[in-house]
Amino acid sequence: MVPALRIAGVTKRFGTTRALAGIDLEVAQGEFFGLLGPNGAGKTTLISALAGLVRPDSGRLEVMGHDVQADYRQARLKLGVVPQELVFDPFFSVRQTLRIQSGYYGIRRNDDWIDEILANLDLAGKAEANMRSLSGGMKRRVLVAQALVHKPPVIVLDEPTAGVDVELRQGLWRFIRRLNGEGHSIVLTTHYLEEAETQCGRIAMMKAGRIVALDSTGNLLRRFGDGTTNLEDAFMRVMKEAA
Ligand SMILES: Nc1ncnc2c1ncn2[C@@H]1O[C@H](COP(=O)(O)OP(=O)(O)OP(=O)(O)O)[C@@H](O)[C@H]1O
Repeated sequence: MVPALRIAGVTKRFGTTRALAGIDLEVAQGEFFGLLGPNGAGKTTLISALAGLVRPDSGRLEVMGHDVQADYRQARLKLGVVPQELVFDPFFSVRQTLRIQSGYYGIRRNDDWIDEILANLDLAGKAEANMRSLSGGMKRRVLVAQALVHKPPVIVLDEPTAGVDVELRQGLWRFIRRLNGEGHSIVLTTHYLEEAETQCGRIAMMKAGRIVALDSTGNLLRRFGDGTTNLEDAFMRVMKEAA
């Protein structure tokens, strides 16, 4: 079985900043994988490279066996990215936004799936609402919906719960776990480490463009803890030791 993601020797500089300093990583199909790191560690750059939005200086990235540069269309079809930044066209309704997004992937009649996504993200009542009338948390959920319109086998969530209230966060996790249970591979970045601890089976910790720890969540807790440690403590220790 091809891995969901294969990343080999990826480097990227922005001027004098080394955003990615040689990343090697494989994520298997069906994994719920966490990508953690402090601000500026390179997580978003890596995700952008996977989505073909940032061209690496060297190395290869594949999504479900498709090279993100040589086989861009197939790689892009296999990937759904929930971006960190809230960017929308304010003139469209939620449903129009999702139809337009479906159109980008060549999918025409997608309303059954759109309705299912909206129901699961507790947005059904907002389907006809204008994007600019939504709260920040609702907009973030529309970003999640946008990433799912083409049922991608690999879903990357870049801080999906920032600004989302507790109840909806739980609903969001239920839906993401369901998708994971149905075989979708999930890659999550978050600064809420208790979320990563609960959701992720395996975790990579990044610092200054490098992976400084990579293991199952249980092993990371055992390796860096005394039995009472949580992921936040383990993370702090990894970061200190990698200094
Ligand atoms: N377009 C860009 N131009 C110049 N520098 C950039 C650009 N994008 C990212 N960087 C730099 O690359 C480094 C990695 O940034 P990146 O956004 O990937 O980090 P991150 O781990 O996603 O951080 P955060 O947790 O804050 O989202 C940072 O030093 C950042 O300033």
